[in-house]
Amino acid sequence: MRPPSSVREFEAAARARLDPAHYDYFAGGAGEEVTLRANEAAFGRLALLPRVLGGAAKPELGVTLLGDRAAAPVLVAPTAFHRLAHPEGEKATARAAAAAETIMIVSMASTVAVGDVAAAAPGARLWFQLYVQPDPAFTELLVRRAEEAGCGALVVTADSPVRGRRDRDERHGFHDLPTGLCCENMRDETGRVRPIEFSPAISWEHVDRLRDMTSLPIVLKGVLHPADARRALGHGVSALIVSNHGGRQLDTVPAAVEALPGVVEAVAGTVPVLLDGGVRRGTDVLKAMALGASAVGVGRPVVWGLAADGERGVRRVLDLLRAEVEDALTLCGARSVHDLGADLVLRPC
Ligand SMILES: Cc1cc2nc3c(=O)[nH]c(=O)nc-3n(C[C@H](O)[C@H](O)[C@H](O)COP(=O)(O)O)c2cc1C
Ligand SMILES: O=C(O)C(=O)c1ccccc1
Repeated sequence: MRPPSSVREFEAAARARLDPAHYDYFAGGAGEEVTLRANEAAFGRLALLPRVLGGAAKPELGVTLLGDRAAAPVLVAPTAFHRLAHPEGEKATARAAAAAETIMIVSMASTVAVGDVAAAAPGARLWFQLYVQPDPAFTELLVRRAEEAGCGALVVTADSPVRGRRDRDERHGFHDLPTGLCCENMRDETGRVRPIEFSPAISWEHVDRLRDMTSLPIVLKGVLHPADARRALGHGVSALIVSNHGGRQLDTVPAAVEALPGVVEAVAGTVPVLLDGGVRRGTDVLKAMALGASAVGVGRPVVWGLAADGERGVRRVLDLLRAEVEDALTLCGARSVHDLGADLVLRPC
């Protein structure tokens, strides 16, 4: 059968293969799913205003983020539970990311331990995503595991003091991983798996404690308000990810790309600003970068690739997006992803 030729087709292929409860877990969002829909719709409302006669035979797509090189400005955003999508889970995803020469942010809720992900994918550039745990000693254990696995950054998720309320999961009664799967990073020293806990009182002090605990760069994920972006700069944060968690946490917050310009203006070039949420096409990547993002992350598109065809599916999703970015750059008369400015995007009034 012909392989899918767009992220959209990968989603259809994944849906056909997945248990409906698992598809809905991956696809769904919080509340009325207003923000979930807004993330994609907002990209659709932005028009590209291309330049002509300015392209290069081989446009430059590569970016360097916190010292890690990516061949294209499209990273793997952290998503939980990859073994629900494919038996090889995060190992397959990491191998595909390594082959595509991009960075994978491994979720703390991965179903393969981060050290085993690293061992399975030599050459992969991994960052580790952390939910601060109420037990500081366990948080520290997780940080050490990320360091030992060779991760290049610690991505601290700030938008989830509690879990978002997701009606699709309620409807299916989906609350736990099936027998045989677990969050492997959550084993304590005795090998027992702890549940992931949320930290409703997570604060800037937790970021300070992490800053003292590790020399890894800290990336703050889930920032939408310009004042928080500015504040993060005083807490030793090396990069920000503008994100609403793919519409899965607080519903009715703005689309990620709508929140981006305010954050970019607030940090004024002091640290890289990344974005995730609703990126499905190369043109979306260009729009985010024109508005000041240094790179973007893709969450669900990677899961769809994994569910549809394992490592090969993820590789194809990443390759498709890369090829789309390359064509869109050329069609916009740009020689490099570093040359894009806000004049490339017409914002609706
Ligand atoms: C199934 C699923 C699981 C996720 N798990 C995590 C997670 O463990 N940690 C985290 O910080 N973000 C998590 N996210 C949010 C993603 O990192 C990212 O913000 C979001 O998926 C981006 O939107 P997109 O799916 O439209 O690309 C998850 C998202 C999805 C869809
Ligand atoms: O589902 C999610 O979006 C998510 O972030 C998460 C958090 C904890 C455990 C598993 C997934």
